[in-house]
Amino acid sequence: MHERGMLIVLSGPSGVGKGTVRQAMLAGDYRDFHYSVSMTTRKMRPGEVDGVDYYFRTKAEFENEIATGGMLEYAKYVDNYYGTPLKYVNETLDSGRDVLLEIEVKGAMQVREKCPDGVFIFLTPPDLGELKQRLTNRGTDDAATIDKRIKTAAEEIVMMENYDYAVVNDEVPLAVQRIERIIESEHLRVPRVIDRYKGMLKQVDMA
Ligand SMILES: Nc1nc2c(ncn2[C@@H]2O[C@H](COP(=O)(O)OP(=O)(O)O)[C@@H](O)[C@H]2O)c(=O)[nH]1
Ligand SMILES: Nc1ncnc2c1ncn2[C@@H]1O[C@H](COP(=O)(O)OP(=O)(O)O)[C@@H](O)[C@H]1O
Repeated sequence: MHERGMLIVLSGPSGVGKGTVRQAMLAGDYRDFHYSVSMTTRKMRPGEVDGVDYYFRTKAEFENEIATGGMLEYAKYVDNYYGTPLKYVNETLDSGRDVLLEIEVKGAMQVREKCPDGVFIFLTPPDLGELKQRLTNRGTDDAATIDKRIKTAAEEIVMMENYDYAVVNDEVPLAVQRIERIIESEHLRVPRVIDRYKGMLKQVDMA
């Protein structure tokens, strides 16, 4: 018998660097987790691959997944649906492996309701000016969309109080290191490991 995997939820305002930090984590040495690919109705950006960056689906297809209970969580974010397919998450956790979700705040709160054992990490920008700069530099959104995202971000930062950890994304390697330390520490929490020790004591009883 193995312990169930740990659900790690990386969230925070748009443009803070969630995608960048997630990719750095996947490319780094500490890769003891599996990334859950999200589903979305937004348009594919140049260089993105269906099934790798997202499962790109039509609105009708996405709504069908919702109706048939296929989503762990979903949110409408700036005119598009984004969500986490339930099956992959469940199967991976059941097999004893950790799962990483990279999702926005409303979705993270739905996961918090359904999976209170998860580890909820809020990625913060050093400040809102820097956030706007990053969205502008990324060059994927027009000015009106950037303004919408900044307004949403201000509302999202208030949600930090519902998380377990706040990690500032000043430098990507530092943010990655902080998150990896959190994951390592969470693995040592007594409720997570107590069964292993109970098993050990049972063996002593039998000796
Ligand atoms: N609730 C939810 N949000 C998601 C999911 N996947 C991605 N997001 C979030 O949706 C927002 C918009 O994503 P995207 O259009 O790719 O822009 P970017 O992440 O800012 O590059 C980001 O805050 C993502 O973290 C998901 O499965 N569920
Ligand atoms: N620590 C950082 N310092 C400077 N720029 C960053 C940092 N992290 C991310 N960025 C840049 O900010 C922009 C938004 O990052 P992205 O990962 O797309 O954010 P999110 O997924 O949270 O929306 C990108 O252009 C990215 O290269």
